[in-house]
Order: sequence, then structure tokens, then C-alpha cells
Amino acid sequence: MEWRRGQTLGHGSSATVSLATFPHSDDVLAVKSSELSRSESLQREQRLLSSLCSPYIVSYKGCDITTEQNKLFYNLFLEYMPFGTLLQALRRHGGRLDVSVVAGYTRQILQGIHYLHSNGLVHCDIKSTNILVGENGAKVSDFGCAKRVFDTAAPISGTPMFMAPEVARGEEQGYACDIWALGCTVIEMASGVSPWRNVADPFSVLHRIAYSGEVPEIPGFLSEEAKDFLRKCLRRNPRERWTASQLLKHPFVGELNSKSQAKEIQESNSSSPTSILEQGFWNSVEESEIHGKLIRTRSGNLGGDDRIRGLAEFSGEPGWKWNDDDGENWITSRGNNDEVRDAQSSGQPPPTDSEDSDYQPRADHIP
Ligand SMILES: Nc1ncnc2c1ncn2[C@@H]1O[C@H](COP(=O)(O)OP(=O)(O)OP(=O)(O)O)[C@@H](O)[C@H]1O
Repeated sequence: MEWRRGQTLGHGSSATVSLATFPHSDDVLAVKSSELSRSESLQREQRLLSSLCSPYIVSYKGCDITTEQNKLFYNLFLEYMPFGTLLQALRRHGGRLDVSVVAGYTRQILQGIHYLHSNGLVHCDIKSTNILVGENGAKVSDFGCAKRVFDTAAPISGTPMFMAPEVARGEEQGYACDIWALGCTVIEMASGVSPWRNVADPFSVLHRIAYSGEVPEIPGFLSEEAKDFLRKCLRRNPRERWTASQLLKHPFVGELNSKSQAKEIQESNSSSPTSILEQGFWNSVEESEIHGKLIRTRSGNLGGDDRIRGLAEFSGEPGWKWNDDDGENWITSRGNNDEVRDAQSSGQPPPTDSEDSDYQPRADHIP
């Protein structure tokens, strides 16, 4: 099927995401692209996403390969989420969301996590920039770090600020790490600040998470229900952390609340621009995120501080920025320096439809 690349919606470490429009229909999709030679991670994401089907997971819509500016690009088509990331939703609402909206989003993210866990998958990188918002609320996206729970050979990956203690120590990365990261995301949604404050660099945050015995500070203004929910998510021992199915029955996100929460979410989004013509607005919001987002770390078999220092140093490659005021100043780091540089350069956007001269889409798999 013929399609055209439209405006850029966002940049990740491994790919650029643009709008995809279709000449003979009003359909609009998001297309996540990277150079074919560097698309291993995107193709892995495609294999995983194409096996999933849930209203709480951003839907897979197909894939293809195009030639643009004499380069081959691998393209993964996704359901378009018009309100962008949860972090952007947060910024639009002045940095924090009403508790009832937080509860509604939390329930939806939890349903996405529950679906993944029921299918033997761990997301490994739950955080506000990997949750996308549409007309009906939040969906889980970005499966670049996801893995089968029994895949013990898979490297540790994720974003240090959201890493669970057992992950920071390099012991295990099972279902419970997504629950810890959900707790961190809820704190971010409710308070507008990073889950860990006063940390100078990635080594400090990883060390603190791994060995301090502390948990992120639970905002005092939250209701008792919300605080209790967070305490169940943020237990340092992964065996004591509640599971997604237990948490779905917690009163903070309970079924009884879900109708009013859905209404709150719709109202909260109704003041936001939805038209794709207003993408300039989104792009300007996105700009503030481009300088970096997450650290994605892959650890070797070092122990204790050496291993943590290794993780932190991977995160310190060119482009790394740490800014405690904005926990979103992260870059992705994978494996070794070459891979880091490759990942950064593959993030270069392919040309948009107005820029490319030899644009030849070849949509083999678009439905
Ligand atoms: N389906 C979508 N609809 C709308 N915008 C999207 C969609 N998918 C991604 N985006 C935008 O593109 C950005 C980058 O996407 P994504 O996080 O999937 O890329 P990535 O390369 O995997 O990033 P990361 O560095 O987190 O691994 C998102 O933060 C979001 O702003």
C-alpha cells in the first residue's frame, strides 16, 4: 500500500517516529523508522508487537522497507496516539495531574502490564515517556527493552531512575521490575518530579537504588489509598511486591472507580489539540525532550560497585547529560561505544514527504 511520511512526532535513541498518511484514505498511523542496517532492535520490536493484541498496548499495524535519500529504511507502523507521551500530558497540565486522572491512567497502564505478564513478557522500561495517550487514555508502548521472562540470557536493560533494586544490583529482571517502575511513574504523574531527588549522576542513582535500602519518597499530599498502592509497588524485595493482578483489585485503581476515571481522562484531554494539523504544537513540546530521554543500560557480569560503575559509564557516552531537575535528561546506551554512536546516528530522521526526492515506499506488510 502506498503511504507518505509526514511530520516527525518524536525521536528515540534507536528510531525516528513520523506520521504516515495514505493518499486514498483518511487513515493516519505513526511510523517508527531506522536505517535498515541498524534496525535489529526495531525488527525485534516488530516481532514482539505483532504477537500482541490489547486495548492497553499501542497496536501494531504492519511493517515495510523504503528507499529514501538512497538509503534503506525499516519502518514499523503503529496506531497513532494523538496526545503524545504521558510526560507531554503532564507538562500540558502544568507538571502534575489530578489524582483521579493519575488513578485512571495507572489502571490502564496496569492493565497493559497485566496483559504482558499474562503472556510471559516483561516490558523492562515502563516510564512516562513510554506511555502514549490517545482519545481513550493511556497505552503502553516502546518494546525495545522487552523480553520473555524466562530469557535469562537477555541483558539487563531499562532506565536507571526507574530501575528496581534487584535490577540495579544485576540479580534479576522479572515481572516485579515493571511494578516498581509503575510506582515510580505514578509518583512522576502525581508530583511532576523524578522518583529519586538529589542524585548527582547515574552512578549515584544506581548505587542508591541498589544498596541504600531506601524507596522513592511517596508524596505526602496523596490520599491514603494512593499511598498504600505505591507502598505495594515499591517494596524493595521483589517477592513482596504486589503483582499486576493483585494491584488491579486495589481500591486506588479499583473497578468501582474506573467509570469516573475514564470520564476524568477524557475531560483532561478535551482541552488539548487533537488534529494532526496541530502537530507543530506537539513538535515544540517534543523538542524539549530531544536532548535525551533515557539511559538504557546493558550490564556485563561485574559485581557490586564495578557493575554499577559500568552501567553508569555506558550512560556517560557522548551526548550523555544528567540534570537532576529534569529526570528525563537521559540517553540510550547499548553495549559498547560503537553501538551507542550507531544508535545515535540511526536516530537521524528519514526525510519527510516534502524533503525526499527519490522516495519509494514499498509497503509489503501494511494491511
Ligand atoms: N504511536 C505513536 N503515536 C504518536 N507518537 C509516537 C508514537 N510512537 C512514538 N511516538 C513519539 O516518538 C517518540 C519516540 O518513540 P519511541 O520511544 O518508541 O522510540 P525509541 O527509539 O524506542 O525510543 P527510546 O529512546 O525510548 O528507546 C515518543 O517519545 C513519542 O513522542
